[in-house]
Amino acid sequence: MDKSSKIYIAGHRGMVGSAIQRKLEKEGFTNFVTRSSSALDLRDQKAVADFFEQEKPDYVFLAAAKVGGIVANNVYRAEFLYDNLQIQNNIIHQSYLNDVKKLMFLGSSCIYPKLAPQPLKEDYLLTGLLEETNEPYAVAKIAGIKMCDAYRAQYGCNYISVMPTNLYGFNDNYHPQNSHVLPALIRRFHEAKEQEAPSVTIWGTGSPKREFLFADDLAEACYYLMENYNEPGLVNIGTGEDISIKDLALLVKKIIGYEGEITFDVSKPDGTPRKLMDVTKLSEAGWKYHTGLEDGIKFAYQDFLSKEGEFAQR
Ligand SMILES: NC(=O)C1=CN([C@@H]2O[C@H](COP(=O)(O)OP(=O)(O)OC[C@H]3O[C@@H](n4cnc5c(N)ncnc54)[C@H](OP(=O)(O)O)[C@@H]3O)[C@@H](O)[C@H]2O)C=CC1
Ligand SMILES: C[C@H]1O[C@H](OP(=O)(O)OP(=O)(O)OC[C@H]2O[C@@H](n3cnc4c(=O)[nH]c(N)nc43)[C@H](O)[C@@H]2O)[C@@H](O)[C@@H](O)C1=O
Repeated sequence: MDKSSKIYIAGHRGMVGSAIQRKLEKEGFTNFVTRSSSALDLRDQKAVADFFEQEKPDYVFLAAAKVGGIVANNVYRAEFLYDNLQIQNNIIHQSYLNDVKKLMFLGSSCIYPKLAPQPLKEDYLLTGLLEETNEPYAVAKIAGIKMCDAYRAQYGCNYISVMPTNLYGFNDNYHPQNSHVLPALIRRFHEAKEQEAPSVTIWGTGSPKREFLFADDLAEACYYLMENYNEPGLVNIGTGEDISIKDLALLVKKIIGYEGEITFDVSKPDGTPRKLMDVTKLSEAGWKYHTGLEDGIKFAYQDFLSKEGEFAQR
C-alpha cells in the first residue's frame, strides 16, 4: 500500500476497525474511506454497490460484522448468519467489481471444529462438527474464507483471510449479556467493587480455556499481513498461549482490586472446551504479539473507566 492509497475500513467504529485505523494513521496513511452502519447498512446490496462505485477504494479491511459473546451468538442465531453473510458477500463482490487491489477478510477462531486437536492448525478447517452456540456465525465466517479463495481462483483477486483469536481492548462492547468474557468480567468485577457486593458470578464451569489478544496487537498483525502476505486459505492470529476462564476471572479480580468471592452459573454454556491457536504460520510470516495479558487488561480497564458514564446508560 502507498501512503496515499485509498483505504476502506469497514467497521471503523468497532474495536478492531478503530485499532486498524489507529495503526494505519501511525504508519502515515491518511486517505481513509469510512461509513458508520447508520450511514451505510452493509447488508443492503444496492447501497454497497453505489458506495463502491462512488468511492473506488484501493484496499479494503473487512472488519464490519455482527459480533458478540457466547450467549449473543446463541440467541441471535438468525442475525449472526444473515447479517454476516450479507455484509461480507456485498463487500467482497463489490471489491471485485470495482478493482480493489487487495482485501483482508477477518474471520474468527470459532471456524474450527468444537473438538479439534489443540493447538488449532489452519488445516483443521472443515474437519469436524462446529460448536453449537456459535454455529451460525462460524458458518458465515467459513463462507467468507471460501468467497475470498473462490474470487482468487476464478478472478485472480488478492483477497486474504485472517482468523483472530478472542480479542479485547479499546472500544470493546461492555454489554452485560451480549459481550465477550473479558469485557463482561471487567464490568462485573468493577461494579461489584463499587457496590461492595459479596460475590461475582461468572458463566459456566470456569474450566474452558481461551486465548486472548489485545486488539492493537491484532491491528499490527493485520497491517503486517496486508503488506507481506498474499496466499489463499487462512492465517491464524493469536499469541499461542491460553488461560482457563477461572484463572482469567482471578486475574481480572486482582487487577480491579475486588475482594469478594467468585461463584459459577453452570446454567450458562461453556462453549468450546479449548481454542488455542497454532501460530506457526504467522511466526513464519514474521510477526509476534507483544502486549501481555495482564498489561492488556490494565489498558482495557483504563479505557472502560474513561467511558464508564456511557456504559451506565446501557
Ligand atoms: N471481538 C472479538 O473477540 C473477535 C472479533 N473478530 C472479528 O473482528 C471483526 C471486528 O470485530 P469487533 O471490532 O470486535 O466488533 P465490533 O462490534 O466492535 O465492531 C463491528 C463493526 O461492524 C459494524 N457493523 C455491524 N453491522 C453493520 C451493518 N449492518 N452495516 C454496517 N456496519 C456494520 C459496526 O458499525 P457501527 O459501529 O457504525 O454500528 C461496528 O463498528 C469481526 O469480523 C469479528 O468477527 C474475530 C475474532 C474475535
Ligand atoms: C470470539 C468468540 O467469542 C464467542 O465464543 P467464546 O470464545 O465462547 O466467547 P465468550 O467470550 O463469550 O466466552 C468465553 C468463555 O467465557 C465464559 N464466561 C464466563 N463468564 C462470562 C461472561 O460474563 N460473559 C461471557 N460472554 N462469557 C463468559 C463463557 O461461558 C465461555 O466459556 C463466540 O461468539 C465466537 O463466535 C467467537 O468468535
